[in-house]
Amino acid sequence: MRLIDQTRTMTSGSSNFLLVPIPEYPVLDCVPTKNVKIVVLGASNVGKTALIVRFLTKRFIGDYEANTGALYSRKISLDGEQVSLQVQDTPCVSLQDDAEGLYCQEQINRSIYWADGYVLVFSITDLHSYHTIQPLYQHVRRIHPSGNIPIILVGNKSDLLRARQVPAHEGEALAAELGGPYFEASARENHEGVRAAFMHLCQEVSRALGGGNGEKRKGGLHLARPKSPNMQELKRRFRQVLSSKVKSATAL
Ligand SMILES: Nc1nc2c(ncn2[C@@H]2O[C@H](COP(=O)(O)OP(=O)(O)OP(=O)(O)O)[C@@H](O)[C@H]2O)c(=O)[nH]1
Repeated sequence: MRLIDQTRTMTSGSSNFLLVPIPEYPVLDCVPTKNVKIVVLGASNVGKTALIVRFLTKRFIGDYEANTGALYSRKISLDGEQVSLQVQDTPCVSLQDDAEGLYCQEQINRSIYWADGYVLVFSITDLHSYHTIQPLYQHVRRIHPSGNIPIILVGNKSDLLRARQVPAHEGEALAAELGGPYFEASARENHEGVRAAFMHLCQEVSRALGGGNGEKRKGGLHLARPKSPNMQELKRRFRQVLSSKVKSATAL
């Protein structure tokens, strides 16, 4: 779902699903050279938006509009390095009638291609959402047939223990099969758990990118941020020059 108040997001609605991130840091500040791009995928109503919002704002809002896909952008620190993080929310995926294939909108495919890391989400209260994870992972694999795919599996809504339909050990077993860690989380009740899950993936992606940038790896679009003059510095220097001129004029 899409967050209603999106002062810091960009939405699609057009073919430009993936857009340039809104800078959340002063342009004059040091500009990170590494882009960590992650996409959050899963069935309907599992809490994809809630998890992203919880991670980025520490808040649980609870009411969201139907998701059309929003791109969130932040600067974060990883291993002491400033990194540009982009998180793509997505509309839900669903299983086809034969329960093997997946209904997946084209914009989701583009997000999967674009991303370097994957948050696969199901709800522990919804067995059906758990069953979409394996085909979803296969789908990601088809788009990225070679190499290591950094993923995490998140069983959300862990606060609803009485409504649990997926035992924790099944989440763990599935995650082990997919080659990533399993996190049980509650976007509603626990920021720390959500943060730990996302940060783990960010670290993985950052390490996989090494010193380079994911855009280069896939030969994609990389838009360099225009260099702006540092106005404070220019003003300081101007004042310096001015005062030295005044001094030399009074000395004459
Ligand atoms: N109890 C509980 N409710 C949650 C949690 N996370 C999300 N919800 C609720 O679940 C509903 C769906 O959350 P969303 O974040 O919109 O889910 P989504 O996966 O983005 O939904 P789609 O846009 O349909 O794909 C909302 O009513 C949320 O308030 C959670 O951890 N615990």
